[in-house]
Amino acid sequence: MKEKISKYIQQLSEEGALHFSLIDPDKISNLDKLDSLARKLYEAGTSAFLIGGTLGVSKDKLDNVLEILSDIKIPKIIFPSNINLISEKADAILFLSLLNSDDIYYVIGAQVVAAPLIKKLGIEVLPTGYLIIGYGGTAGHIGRARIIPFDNNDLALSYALAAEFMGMKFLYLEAGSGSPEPVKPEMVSLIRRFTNLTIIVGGGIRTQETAIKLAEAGAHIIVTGNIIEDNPEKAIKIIESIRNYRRV
Ligand SMILES: CC(C)=CCC/C(C)=C/CC/C(C)=C/CC/C(C)=C/COP(=O)(O)OP(=O)(O)O
Ligand SMILES: O=P(O)(O)OC[C@@H](O)CO
Ligand SMILES: [Mg+2]
Repeated sequence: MKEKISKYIQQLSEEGALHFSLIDPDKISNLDKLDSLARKLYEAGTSAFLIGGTLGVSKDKLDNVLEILSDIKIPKIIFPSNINLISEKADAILFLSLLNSDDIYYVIGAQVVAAPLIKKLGIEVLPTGYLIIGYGGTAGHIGRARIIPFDNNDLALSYALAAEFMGMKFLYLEAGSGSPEPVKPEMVSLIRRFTNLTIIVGGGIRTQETAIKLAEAGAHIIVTGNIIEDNPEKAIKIIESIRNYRRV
């Protein structure tokens, strides 16, 4: 399978942290406004769209969103909560394994069911270890995560090393959507120091200061979801601050 999106991320990451915009097809209050909102995020400097959600997302809703975003010239990447969220309209899929789940379905079951269809459709896969940290939110609950405490950096690093040894290329540190606090920069910097994984951080990032601290700690990709829906102007400020940070 071609590695277009993976190379795009790798190349851009060499100049510093990137921002990805998470669009939840079930949370978009007004689909007519999605195109103009998405264009604003793109113009502010977001580098890709992640499309997904845990509750209430159907393939139809996913396809609708992918269709609306199709003209915007950055990658559209599926962020799947389950096997129904696979679409040939996407440029790539985060091929997640929820490493700290107690439920084997989220570690390897869903992946086995999804793999043949992904292969058939020719969607690029981004092999990703998914770790739920601190709070967990809906994804942590549904994914039956044995949550890694916010301060247990050694435990998170051990998972990260295991992910790397198993050949994964990306590590998503997920505090949980709407988390009262984000993953701590110290956890990110430790994993950055001891692995070559591309580190994605998300959950509870609501300010420019938080985003910049995570970028400084070595996060490759910073994801914001809720803030885009709750306060788009603030989301744009966060995106611009990451873009400016990349330029210095
Ligand atoms: C590889 C394939 C096809 C599937 C893997 C499926 C796995 C392992 C999922 C992990 C567990 C899980 C439930 C992940 C959810 C990831 C996600 C889309 C998070 C964002 O959604 P939320 O913001 O939590 O959802 P709500 O807004 O619906 O609460
Ligand atoms: O919605 P927020 O809190 O920005 O979280 C984003 C993402 O990491 C959730 O999977
Ligand atoms: Mg959400």
